[in-house]
Amino acid sequence: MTVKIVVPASSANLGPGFDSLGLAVNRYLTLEILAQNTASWQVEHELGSQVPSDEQNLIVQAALALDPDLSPLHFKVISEIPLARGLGSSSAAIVAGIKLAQHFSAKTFTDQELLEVATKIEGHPDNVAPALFGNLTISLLLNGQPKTLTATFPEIGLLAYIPDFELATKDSRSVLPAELPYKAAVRAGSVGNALVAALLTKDLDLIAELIELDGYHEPYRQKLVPHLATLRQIGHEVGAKGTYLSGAGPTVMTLLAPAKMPDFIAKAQAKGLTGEFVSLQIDQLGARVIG
Ligand SMILES: Nc1ncnc2c1ncn2[C@@H]1O[C@H](COP(=O)(O)OP(=O)(O)OP(=O)(O)O)[C@@H](O)[C@H]1O
Ligand SMILES: N[C@@H](CCO)C(=O)O
Repeated sequence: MTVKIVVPASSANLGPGFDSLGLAVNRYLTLEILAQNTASWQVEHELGSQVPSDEQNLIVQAALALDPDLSPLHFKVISEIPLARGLGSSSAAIVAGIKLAQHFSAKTFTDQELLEVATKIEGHPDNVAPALFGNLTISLLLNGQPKTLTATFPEIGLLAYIPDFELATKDSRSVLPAELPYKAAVRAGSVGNALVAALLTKDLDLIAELIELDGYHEPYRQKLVPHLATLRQIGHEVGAKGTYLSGAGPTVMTLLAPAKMPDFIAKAQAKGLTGEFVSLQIDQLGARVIG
């Protein structure tokens, strides 16, 4: 039976959970093994010429980072996750490579080892953790060592607004300050702490308030994603439970009951927003091998 590896997209930050909180959502990167022990690494994909088709592909690089002794494989990649949109395309590729290596390696690896290698490549755990483990993840990076906890997310619809332009994470991170004033840092941290408590206690009204009070990154990125304020205002009008910048953007995620989505979308389109609206659900399994 053909071996397939399925990895969910991810939506990171959730506002004040910057570089820490992340959600796995139901759009997928699927890797299908076509041949083993080939003369060289071969990657078939339709992601454009900027994505390599040999051992330079990020999936292969991640696989070899976990097990440098892995024999070359020929595989196909089909991805529903747009690149440079804030839905964890690079993290899904990294996790796919690590799961590939885990499956074909003669060695065994713990989940923590998978998380460590993935985080080292990506630089932060908030996309790779949900891509690996599913659901809502709360992660931190201490002395280069990631730690993560997994929790279930409240029952609420997710509406992603995916603009038709790219925003690479490195560009989006380049506008962030090197440091924050002490009082601003304490405030931002307390908002983030309270948001985690609201998520774990499924307090949707408190989530709605806190998820929009980030002090770490959204105020500085706002100029790159002016549609964030527009969508946030529409969310207030229709009774959404919060709107936040998905990862480094430009995608914006709104917590919204599915019945309210058509009205939300109509209002957004009336404001001239021309991107794609996608209703998403939480992926509760994370990366998995099929077959
Ligand atoms: N599905 C993929 N397969 C192989 N390489 C990928 C894939 N997705 C991303 N990459 C590699 O990772 C690099 C960064 O990708 P991308 O810009 O999508 O990620 P990002 O901006 O870090 O995050 P996000 O996708 O969440 O916005 C790309 O230049 C590409 O080389
Ligand atoms: N926490 C990261 C997520 C990147 O997907 C950022 O906001 O830059």
